[in-house]
Amino acid sequence: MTPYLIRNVSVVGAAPTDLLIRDGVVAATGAGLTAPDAAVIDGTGLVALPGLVDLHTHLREPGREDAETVESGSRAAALGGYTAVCAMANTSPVADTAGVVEQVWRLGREAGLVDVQPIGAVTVGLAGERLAELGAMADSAARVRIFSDDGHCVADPKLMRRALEYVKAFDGIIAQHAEEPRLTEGAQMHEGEVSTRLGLTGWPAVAEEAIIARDVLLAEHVGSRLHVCHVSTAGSVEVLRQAKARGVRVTAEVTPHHLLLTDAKAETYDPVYKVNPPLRTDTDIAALRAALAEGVIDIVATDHAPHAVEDKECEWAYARPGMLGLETALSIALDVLGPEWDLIAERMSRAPARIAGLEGHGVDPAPGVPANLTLVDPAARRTIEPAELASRSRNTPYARMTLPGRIVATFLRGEPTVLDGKAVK
Ligand SMILES: NC(=O)N[C@@H](CC(=O)O)C(=O)O
Repeated sequence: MTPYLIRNVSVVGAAPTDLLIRDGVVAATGAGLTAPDAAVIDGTGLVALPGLVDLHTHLREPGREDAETVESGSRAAALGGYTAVCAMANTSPVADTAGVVEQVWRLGREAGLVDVQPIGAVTVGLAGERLAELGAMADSAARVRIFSDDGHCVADPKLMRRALEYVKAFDGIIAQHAEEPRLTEGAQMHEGEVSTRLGLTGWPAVAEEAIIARDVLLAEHVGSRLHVCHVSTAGSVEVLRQAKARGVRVTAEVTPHHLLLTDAKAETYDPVYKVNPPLRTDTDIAALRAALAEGVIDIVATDHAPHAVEDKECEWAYARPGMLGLETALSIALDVLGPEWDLIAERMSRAPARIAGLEGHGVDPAPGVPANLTLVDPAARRTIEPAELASRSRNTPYARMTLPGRIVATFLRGEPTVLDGKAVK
């Protein structure tokens, strides 16, 4: 294993220092380190962050390997500065058994580019009718701790209660896709002025808020852990704020796109902007940004949702919802939050690693810690060219936009997965 000496790098925004990576760990930090056997990286102007951790990634394998594989998604993640991702369960077959979660986990290990932690489905086939084998998935080699029917809401309150009760035994989490299905029948975009003008059926904010309100009460009643996926409305933020103030064990995520893009994008009728939950309004964006800064929203999660061309480049009504996220998340965070490195490290690495219980991840580079880290050039700007993305899919909403920041290198347990901005394997 080649040792790496990163010279003159700012660790999470602190004064520049040298970082020596050897045998999978950060072996030393300090000024003027020497290591004749090490490969040297000039870190001048770069920021070292703990490797990013994504709590919400769709890898599409098994089933839709034309849209993404565990390997291609892992490569996209590494290029985005990630060292761990949690893979959502809405694959085909659904990850609702020990067999499927172990398959995804094993494929992640074989790709070896990021740690892939499978999320298990809450209900069999995501059908919302009976609980999946939560215990068997928890006891499997994949050691599943987060369960989600993402893409579908666990709408039945009794089933949601049972799921929260079940996972409490091993301190598991139910990650809810908060969408009251009766309120979003036929929905195509955010319900508001733009949907009225375009004549598209609306997805009202209350469909999200009503489920979050119900679920924080259920989580409180049961004393179990709830995580709310892709929070998108100002009203949801208020429900979460109150729940957290009461001490409910709830955490929440926001996606980069919900921090930046609004429903006005639907005016283009370009389905690349169709996503679940839908892009909302400037008022929602302002509330989500404030909540993220404050900690009412705990983390940024990508909801990386690759889709094949035929599922996206069609009429709006027929297009699948979802957008790519892994390769652009850090740039969007930098754009939205500015160079607030401690906040970025907290919301994109430490907190997601803590929530998911991923040992060795989300730890700032310091002597003795596993060398899971990424080097960012905050001064660089890059124009997003969909054809250049490592994902198998092309559905980025940032095509041809120039964004701040570039991932220069990523290390997974001391091995580079990205060097000079390029994937190593
Ligand atoms: N977030 C999305 O727009 N899409 C997700 C599932 C979903 O939440 O609908 C996907 O798997 O594509």
